Amino acid sequence: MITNTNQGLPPHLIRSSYSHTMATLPPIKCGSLQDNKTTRPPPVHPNNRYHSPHDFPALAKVVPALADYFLKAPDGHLTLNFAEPDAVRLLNKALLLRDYGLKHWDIPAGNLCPGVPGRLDYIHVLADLLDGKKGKEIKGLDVGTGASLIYPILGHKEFGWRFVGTDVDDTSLKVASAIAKFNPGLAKAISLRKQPDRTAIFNNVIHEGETFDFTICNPPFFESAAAAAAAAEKKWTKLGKAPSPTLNFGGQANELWAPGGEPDFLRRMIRESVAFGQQVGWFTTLVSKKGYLKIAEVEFGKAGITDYRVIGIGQGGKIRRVLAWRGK
Ligand SMILES: C[S@@+](CC[C@H](N)C(=O)[O-])C[C@H]1O[C@@H](n2cnc3c(N)ncnc32)[C@H](O)[C@@H]1O
Repeated sequence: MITNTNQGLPPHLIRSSYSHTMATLPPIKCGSLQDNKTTRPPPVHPNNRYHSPHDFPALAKVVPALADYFLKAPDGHLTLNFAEPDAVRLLNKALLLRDYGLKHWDIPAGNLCPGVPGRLDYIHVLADLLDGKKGKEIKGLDVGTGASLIYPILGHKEFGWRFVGTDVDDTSLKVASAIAKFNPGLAKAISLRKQPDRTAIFNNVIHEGETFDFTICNPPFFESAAAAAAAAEKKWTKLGKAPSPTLNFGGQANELWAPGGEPDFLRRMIRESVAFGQQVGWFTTLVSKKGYLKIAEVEFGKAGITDYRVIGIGQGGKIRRVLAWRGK
């Protein structure tokens, strides 16, 4: 039913145009945010193009440096040394160049490196929420787009969506902007906005009267820069690498923290979403821990938000959760 609250919205944002059914991926549970083992999601979204193991020699033809990280698995098959962050960065680069036709993509060594297949699952979950709608009239807001610009790239290349990407980090915005600039088509479809306040999510970056079909977010999870730096350092030390400016601990640590960590980020996002309920179709975010769903449920209760759901992503044998809700 089209209600008065839809007045003034562009047709594609009118509430009644959204389906409540999940086309391909079962929600973990709607209406109550407890994980339910009986609706365990499939390991990869059915529409994800990366179902088969990667052909590493073919990818090394695109990015030759990838061959430096080839490993023979105990059963003799060729794999990649995934423990090396640089191997993952080069693999992503090869996938983005070969499969998405990018001319240029790179991020500083040591910066948060997105796994393309996993990030793509979230994009397909969004496509399900939007009933598979494609094209430039669909517009998303990527909160914390990072240096990699990964969600806008995948969303635009897979579905032709337009994006506004936000970030608090100047270096990330600079790198993301260079990626967009060097790839024909991306700069037209993606614009970047600096979030000047680390404690704000939608305030400052959603303009008056502006509408988005969805928001997407892989939130920062540490509660302080020091905690993020310590975790990054531990990881690198485990790999036998000493801290060095080229490994850019600071860069990664800066990407991974928010005041109060992920729980407070989630609380702030839900609280702020109330004021933008008429400007955004679906608010969504990744939730790293099952326990955080309870936090969301409490916030939804306080805000009077009743239309929400959790959608499972089963990437890499681990359950991840996309939390999605709509304003009143
Ligand atoms: C976990 S990273 C995700 C980066 C990228 N989207 C990805 O999935 O690889 C979180 C990002 O959020 C940014 N960030 C932190 N607080 C933010 C805020 N209040 N608004 C926008 N971005 C923020 C960080 O700088 C970082 O780039």
